[in-house]
Amino acid sequence: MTGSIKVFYRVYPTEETDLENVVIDKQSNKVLVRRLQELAKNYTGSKKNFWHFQTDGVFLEARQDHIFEKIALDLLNDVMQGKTAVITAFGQTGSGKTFTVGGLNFAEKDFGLVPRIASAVFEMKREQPRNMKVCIEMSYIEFERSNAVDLLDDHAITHRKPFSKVEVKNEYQALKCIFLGEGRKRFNNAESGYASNLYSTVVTFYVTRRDTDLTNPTKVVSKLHVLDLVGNAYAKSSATHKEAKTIGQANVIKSELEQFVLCLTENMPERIKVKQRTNVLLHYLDGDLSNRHSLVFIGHITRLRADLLVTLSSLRFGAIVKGLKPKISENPYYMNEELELEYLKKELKACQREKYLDSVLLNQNLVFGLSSERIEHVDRTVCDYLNNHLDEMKMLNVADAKMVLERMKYTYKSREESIERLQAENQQLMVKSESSSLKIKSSKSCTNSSTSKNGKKSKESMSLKERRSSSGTLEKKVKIPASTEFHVSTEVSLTHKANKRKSTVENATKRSGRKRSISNTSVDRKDSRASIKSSSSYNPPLPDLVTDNMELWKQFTTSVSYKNTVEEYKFNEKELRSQFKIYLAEVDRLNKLKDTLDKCSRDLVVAQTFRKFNSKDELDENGNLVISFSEKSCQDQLESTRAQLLDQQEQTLKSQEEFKIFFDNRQSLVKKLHADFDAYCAEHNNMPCSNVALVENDLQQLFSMNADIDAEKLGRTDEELVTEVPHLNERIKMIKSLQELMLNEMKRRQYAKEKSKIQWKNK
Ligand SMILES: Nc1ncnc2c1ncn2[C@@H]1O[C@H](COP(=O)(O)OP(=O)(O)OP(=O)(O)O)[C@@H](O)[C@H]1O
Repeated sequence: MTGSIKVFYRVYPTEETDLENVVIDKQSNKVLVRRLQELAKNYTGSKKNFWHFQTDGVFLEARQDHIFEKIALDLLNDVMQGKTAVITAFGQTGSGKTFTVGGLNFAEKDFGLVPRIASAVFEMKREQPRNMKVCIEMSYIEFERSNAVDLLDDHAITHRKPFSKVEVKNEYQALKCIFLGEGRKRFNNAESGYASNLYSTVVTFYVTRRDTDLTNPTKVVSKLHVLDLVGNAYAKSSATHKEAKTIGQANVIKSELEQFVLCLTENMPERIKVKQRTNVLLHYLDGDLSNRHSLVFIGHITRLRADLLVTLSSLRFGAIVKGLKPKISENPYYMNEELELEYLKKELKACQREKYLDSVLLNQNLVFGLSSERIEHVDRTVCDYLNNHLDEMKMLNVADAKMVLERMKYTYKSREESIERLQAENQQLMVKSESSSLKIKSSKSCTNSSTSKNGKKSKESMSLKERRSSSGTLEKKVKIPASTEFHVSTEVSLTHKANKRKSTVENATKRSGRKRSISNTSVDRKDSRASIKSSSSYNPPLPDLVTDNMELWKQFTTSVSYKNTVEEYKFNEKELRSQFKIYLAEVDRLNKLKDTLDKCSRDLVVAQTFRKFNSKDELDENGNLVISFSEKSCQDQLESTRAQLLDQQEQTLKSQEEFKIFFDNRQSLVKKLHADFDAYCAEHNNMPCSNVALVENDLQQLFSMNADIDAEKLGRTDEELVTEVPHLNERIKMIKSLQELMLNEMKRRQYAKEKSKIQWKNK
């Protein structure tokens, strides 16, 4: 139906039998109308000639659901995909336009297009892909020739613009809007027994689709207008439900619409603009009533002889519309600014978090907050290590790495300094001895001494170098650039860490009851170094490669290796988060203990000061100072807090280490995905062109999606779920209550109108 223009006709059911003047050819979708001249009293000819009108379908005694399926269903599907459409019911007064569009006075099976659309739109919304957020809004406006009345606004202020839009979250809310609006419409209290509309009305469904896929943050707004044009007729026809004045106005509107369509047919943009300015309905529809969109016209005709002239007029209007050539329209895509903003906010948050994690992991305060005893202990360990008394792996706790490296540097430097000092002294001695010996000899001995000096130096250096090489690549470790500082700390006690990681991951796997291959999750040291290299030498793809990448990325995400890694990543992320929480709790406890320690020290000082000021120092038999009870208890308290603090420090370092293991694991999994994707690109594109953003965005999205699912499961806060429309009996009750609402609204309006009339008369 996209970009199409269709004209259908619905024939009013009648019991009369004299119907040969309007013939319906269902096979060829034609309506034939007898030439009026031949029906004149003075016509003497015997021939029966007919006007032929080609249509896109004629509904004769058709059911409401059939009309909805034939006309609105495909159109609505298009609207949900971002296309705009207009359905217009036109025809003479009393021919069934409001019945086709609304039918709200009847049982649900006889509901017309609008309530059916309201139900279907939410069904379609539910079927949308997860990344597509769809928002439905509605408006219901009544149009006089130069004014508009907002029927969803209780005060119904007459104005031109802006027209209010009401967001509807479910079918019930949408139906409520429709019934309320219907109750507020102005109608003629015709004796014929039905409410004949005085003005044209338009129900508009606004569909806003926001793609929450961060790689494609677009927003599309489409509209579906359903117009119920005021019934036109000639005053002398059988349609006598309205006053001549109202009928006259209706005819003017119909002829304006006709002229507008003619302007569209002849493509006269200036005239189109003028028409839109002078007619508020056309102004409201703006560019939507144009051949760029899907337009469906439903003409309502009768077959009665008395209505023949109006029927002919309606058919002619349809013929004009059919002359309008459809244009294919592009979907108007806008950048989803809200989503973009949300995305940037997320990015910012992620950066802040990363920064925070960095600072936590480097943990300057914790390391430098260590006691002097601990620093001494570390120094001793470093000396033992440098003297080959201690194995590297046993030497230290991973978390102390930075501290140890600092101390190591310091010790190393001081040793080198002392060596240099010794060498300088040696040199001085040599110079002295040289000056006392023969010149020739001295030059020789000088050479020898320098050789021996160099020899000594090299020996010294060698011994250090040997030690270094025998106990690990210290030099390398110290020289690792600042950007990989975090990895430096993790590399020092590698085997220990790898073992620990294995066991932690194993434990974690056992805890969650999931089987997982540990070899995959444990990070190989070499791999991790290699991946650091590869990530540092990573060049982002050129912009024109991104489209290719996107395609490849889509294919890649369905591959087995990707899915396995993502599963692993998810699991690791879960563990990482819980471990991070634990770590934060430990840090919190540590800080509290530090505060307590400070407090204990202050208490002790106060107790000691108090003793000193209030009594002279007393000594016991052994000559020891007798301290007060409060002082004693403060001291005990201080000691025990100190012990607790030390334990807590250990505990915090342990949890930090565990957290780092999962953190490392995450990095390596992301790198693994990059590498896999690189390989995939190389295989399918003959060149490695991985897009880091694709990998990261995808993982990020994975987690935001999970969060949504969780929220749904836990909270079920979505209004749509809460106010879901009930079924069967409940549904009948709901419809009845809505119909009551509509009738009450009608009565209320009628009463207000009568009252204002009386007031005006009394004035
Ligand atoms: N196809 C139909 N089947 C049964 N009843 C119908 C049908 N079409 C119209 N009617 C009935 O005819 C009456 C007039 O219909 P409706 O109000 O829809 O006409 P209308 O074209 O909207 O008139 P107006 O322009 O005066 O508002 C209503 O009582 C309606 O229920």
